[in-house]
Amino acid sequence: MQVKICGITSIEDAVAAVAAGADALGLVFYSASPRHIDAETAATIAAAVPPFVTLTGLFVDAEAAEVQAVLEQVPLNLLQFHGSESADYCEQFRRPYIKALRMKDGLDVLAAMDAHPRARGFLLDAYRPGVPGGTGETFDWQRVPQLSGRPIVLAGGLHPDNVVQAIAAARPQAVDVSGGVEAAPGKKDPQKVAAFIRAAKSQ
Ligand SMILES: O=C(O)c1ccccc1NCC(=O)[C@H](O)[C@H](O)COP(=O)(O)O
Repeated sequence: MQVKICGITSIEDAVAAVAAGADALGLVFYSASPRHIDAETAATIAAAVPPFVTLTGLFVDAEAAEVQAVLEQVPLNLLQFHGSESADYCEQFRRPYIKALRMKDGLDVLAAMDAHPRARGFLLDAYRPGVPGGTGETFDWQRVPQLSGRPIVLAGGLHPDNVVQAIAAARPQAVDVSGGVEAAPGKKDPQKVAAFIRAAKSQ
């Protein structure tokens, strides 16, 4: 099982997550998030990340110029679009990207995936009106499609004590966590990070 630790805000947290076995790290460039970092900070974190760890930049309905400006400063491997971005918007940056889908009641997940034929995968997250992500809430894992043929990253309210059950129910390719491994908003707890990765990778 691959694990992405999202909302990394410091070199210390990045190094601890990588040492614990994280496959990917998420940097949040959404200014309303308590995990938001600027491009300068992101560049210093990026310099501390070893090769073969996927450095992911997360944006929510950002101006294209803002994404471009970050890309000029930070060597991101993957973009994560967490708002209502179209495929044309996501593809203009010519970088691999994943699209977050917030699992609102009634969402046609397969149709939402079809709208992004070139996305490398889909991060399925809980839906809370007015909050684009990092809610700490789960959704019904039975809603994760099993036959989409597209890579799925399960997110939303995961923590060390529910990730095994979540993987068994949703059978994703990867899991993503933010609040469930924090000591405080924007600060990871290295013990929780290690426990989460250990549990996820036991599956
Ligand atoms: O983490 C945030 O603050 C955030 C804010 C706005 C959009 C997305 C955000 N996080 C995206 C992630 O990939 C989170 O890991 C995902 O939403 C799950 O968060 P959590 O329920 O806290 O594990």
